[in-house]
Amino acid sequence: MKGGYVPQTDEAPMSMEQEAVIRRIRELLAVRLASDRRREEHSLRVADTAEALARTYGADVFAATAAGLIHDWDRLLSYEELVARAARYGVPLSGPPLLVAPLLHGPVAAVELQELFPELPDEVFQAVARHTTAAPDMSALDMVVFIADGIEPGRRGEYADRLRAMVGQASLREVFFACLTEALAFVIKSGRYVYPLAIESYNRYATIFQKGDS
Ligand SMILES: Nc1ncnc2c1ncn2[C@@H]1O[C@H](COP(=O)(O)OP(=O)(O)O)[C@@H](O)[C@H]1O
Repeated sequence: MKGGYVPQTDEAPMSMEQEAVIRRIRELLAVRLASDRRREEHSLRVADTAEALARTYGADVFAATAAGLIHDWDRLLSYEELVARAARYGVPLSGPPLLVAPLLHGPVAAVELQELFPELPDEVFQAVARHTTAAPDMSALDMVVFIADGIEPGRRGEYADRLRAMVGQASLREVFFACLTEALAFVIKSGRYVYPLAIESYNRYATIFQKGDS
């Protein structure tokens, strides 16, 4: 799909009810992340970026904004706490507990947020779970949130500029694959354990793009 992508810009605006839900989430987020203002600001920027991506690529703007706001809901929990909660919820660890712990805040929050925000659709919780691990079958919303986390304006560096420049020029899957590739390259270069689901996801999309079937 290289070269021929035409961005969509006619997504319906949010309803008044949806805007009220977003306001409530923002208020609760400020309390949840009160001890780390930078993390709260990052979440607000991810929500704005996800909203813009949803408009560009025709995903659900409300779901994208909500998922962006809450994606790091459990980011401030200790690794020990994340591992304990993952075990309690039946979230698979897929590796040595303390090595996979940095990724667990996505899947663990996805379980807890369902109770906190029953008014949100399930697809939002899936996107929260997958923003750290990715998945071989990413939905448009999953990709929007994953990309937004990687390219929000607070992310600095040549790679972030290059990924931002792809938006609207390349397909959503191409931008997602580029973000995943950058993230995994960084993890590998720093000698860290790579989460198996992320590798599986990479191979799935590499297979698609190598075949030229984007
Ligand atoms: N060990 C890992 N295995 C696979 N992917 C990882 C790993 N660590 C980080 N990532 C990916 O890289 C992205 C960025 O990671 P990082 O910069 O550590 O987190 P943050 O987004 O919280 O700043 C993560 O959201 C995840 O997609």
